[in-house]
Amino acid sequence: MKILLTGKNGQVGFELQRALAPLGEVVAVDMEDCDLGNPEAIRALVRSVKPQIIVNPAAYTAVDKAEADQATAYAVNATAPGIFGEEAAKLQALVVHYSTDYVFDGTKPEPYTEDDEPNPQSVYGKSKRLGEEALQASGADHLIFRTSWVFGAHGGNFAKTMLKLAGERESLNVVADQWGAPTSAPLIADVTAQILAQYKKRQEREGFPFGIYNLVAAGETNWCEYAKAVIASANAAGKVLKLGPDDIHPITTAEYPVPASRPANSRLNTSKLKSRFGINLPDWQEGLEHVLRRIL
Ligand SMILES: NC(=O)C1=CN([C@@H]2O[C@H](COP(=O)(O)OP(=O)(O)OC[C@H]3O[C@@H](n4cnc5c(N)ncnc54)[C@H](OP(=O)(O)O)[C@@H]3O)[C@@H](O)[C@H]2O)C=CC1
Ligand SMILES: Cc1cn([C@H]2C[C@H](O)[C@@H](COP(=O)(O)OP(=O)(O)O[C@H]3O[C@@H](C)C(=O)[C@@H](O)[C@H]3O)O2)c(=O)[nH]c1=O
Ligand SMILES: [Mg+2]
Repeated sequence: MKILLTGKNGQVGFELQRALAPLGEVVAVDMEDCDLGNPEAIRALVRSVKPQIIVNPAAYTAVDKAEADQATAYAVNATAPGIFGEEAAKLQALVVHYSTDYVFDGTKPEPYTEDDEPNPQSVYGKSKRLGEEALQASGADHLIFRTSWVFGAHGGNFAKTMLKLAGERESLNVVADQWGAPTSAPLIADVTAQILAQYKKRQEREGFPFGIYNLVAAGETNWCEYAKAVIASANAAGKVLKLGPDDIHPITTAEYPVPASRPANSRLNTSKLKSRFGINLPDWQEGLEHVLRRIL
């Protein structure tokens, strides 16, 4: 089994290098090996590697920057997944791709299911939605995992931003009216590997439940409570910071103006993933403790 992995130095890509290794030969690439903004470079890469599986966690993930840098965001997030799909279809290869809670507008009162209609409100969200559609239209067998609020030891994320700011400031204001599930990169990588192990063992391709799946940790929180949890854990681990959890104050989205609009409800219902693949998803706090132990 030959696997082509993109974004090997990203949060999820880094963990996938470890998690996919037992499944077969992993050819891992980064931007220097192949710029995903260049469709011909993608085609050349896939044609030379000839993988049975393409795993594509690479993406343009700078949500606010994307509002001003639309062309790059659309090239990487919207066009590239379709090119991977076209090339995979020719090889009868599977494409595993990742998407986001930001494809939704966040107005639904309950957690979003895979059947809910996307309505992205940011350039990042729109580009990721177009990428889902391009892969779906490519004719390739595919799995799309929608996740949220990703954090890992390797790469940048909100938890690391909070630790950095807590070393510099005596108080912080963080939005408390956006709800979701922080999801660890190791969890995403491990679930991907478990599902690919099932794919490898499958008897007939017709029976495999390809398609789109929500993949997030169990539980829910808001950014402010999440920030408090990060700082409480850091304190418990003996890390010296300028502020404690009580110095993190809840604010509204309107009080924190940023270029890109974020959904108020980012919660994703994971029943489909659990029932189709028999997978258990731990609480977000479990992943946080594990990752913080590695960061601190
Ligand atoms: N981060 C999050 O909170 C969330 C992420 N997701 C999705 O999950 C997936 C994984 O995200 P995550 O691991 O956090 O992302 P990261 O931003 O950590 O990593 C993305 C990787 O993509 C690479 N990349 C960016 N542009 C290009 C390009 N033009 N050519 C080649 N490689 C490129 C980056 O390379 P370099 O480092 O050199 O820039 C980086 O290694 C993505 O699809 C993302 O949309 C979904 C929900 C939440
Ligand atoms: C740094 C900071 C952020 N915030 C707010 C801004 C925003 O509403 C929220 C999260 O901030 P960030 O900009 O770090 O998060 P953001 O980049 O929006 O994170 C998103 O990334 C993309 C890639 C995804 O796919 C999403 O699932 C989600 O993880 O916290 C504060 O309120 N105070 C602060 O000091
Ligand atoms: Mg960000």
